[in-house]
Amino acid sequence: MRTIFWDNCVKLIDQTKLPEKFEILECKRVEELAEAIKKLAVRGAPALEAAGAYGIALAAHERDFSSVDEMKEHLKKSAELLASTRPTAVNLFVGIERALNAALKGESVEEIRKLALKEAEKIAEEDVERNKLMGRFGAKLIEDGDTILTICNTGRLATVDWGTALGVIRSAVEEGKRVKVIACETRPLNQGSRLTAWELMQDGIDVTLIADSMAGIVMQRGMVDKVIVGADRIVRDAVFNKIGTYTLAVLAKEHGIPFFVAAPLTTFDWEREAKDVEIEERSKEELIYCHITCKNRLIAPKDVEVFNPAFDATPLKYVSAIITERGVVFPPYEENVPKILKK
Ligand SMILES: CSC[C@H]1O[C@H](OP(=O)(O)O)[C@H](O)[C@@H]1O
Repeated sequence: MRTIFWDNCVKLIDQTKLPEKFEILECKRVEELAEAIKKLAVRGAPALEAAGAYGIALAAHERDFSSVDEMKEHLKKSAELLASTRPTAVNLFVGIERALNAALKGESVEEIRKLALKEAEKIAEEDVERNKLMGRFGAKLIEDGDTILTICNTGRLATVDWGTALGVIRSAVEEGKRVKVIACETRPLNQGSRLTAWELMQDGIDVTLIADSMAGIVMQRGMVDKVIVGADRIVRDAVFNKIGTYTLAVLAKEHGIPFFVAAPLTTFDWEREAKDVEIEERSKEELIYCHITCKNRLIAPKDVEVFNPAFDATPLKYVSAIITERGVVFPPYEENVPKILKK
């Protein structure tokens, strides 16, 4: 079930809807795709990598051009628009840049169109392959009978297919291991309750939904064997991931529970440190309503001040291992990450 694909326009599963009401959103113009990224109709760092690349292909196909120069100028402006949508997931910028650089090598309108689309489709294919590799490497860390705590959605709906952290869980189950999942609902947009719980139930994987505030008690009661999360950007001193991840990491450390991150190599931004990264802040409406889609159900005073960061930074000292498509990286990360990036 690909979350994003090309059909003479960019088509994507609109994740702002509940799964039973999923619709395919057709983006015929880059502005429409940019809006879809901003409102998380398409979301998840690896899916954003593909979305950024398909956005360049869309820019190349969405209109006629009087010259190659005019077309290349349009692609560069489209790349800026796509890059302005969400600041934290580095994968978005990787996808945009890769497709743009491929397209700019073209010498005719038709060739530029072909190069842009070919690179976007290559990125999408690579994502599926790397998620399966990550799954196999990560499954080795999971024991038969484990209960794994997750946050947000890191499955098929956050990638082109299969998933990263959920992909590791799927692979372990495929190997015959009995695995249960405790999924944090992931306020305020509920990627955990709306998407992860649904994905796992579709796969017949045992899942229990909890409120984010319950992560402490399930660890305290010994109900959690491991925590596996995704990532939006991994820098020299921290992992950026959905808000609430840092809380889970500190709790896991306190309870001696392994805390794993599953992410493709394109999530690494090893030249930077946490202080260099912008954490996306989102709208007040996401918190003052019971859910952004229920603007008739106020759960806070309309004029209340709101702080709504979409991600947080977990220092690497809390991370037991990082699962990638080239293998599992253990500390010391300053020594071992460059080795796996260079491989
Ligand atoms: C494999 S998805 C990675 C990452 O992206 C999600 O964020 P969002 O739903 O805001 O796009 C979440 O942080 C996942 O862990």
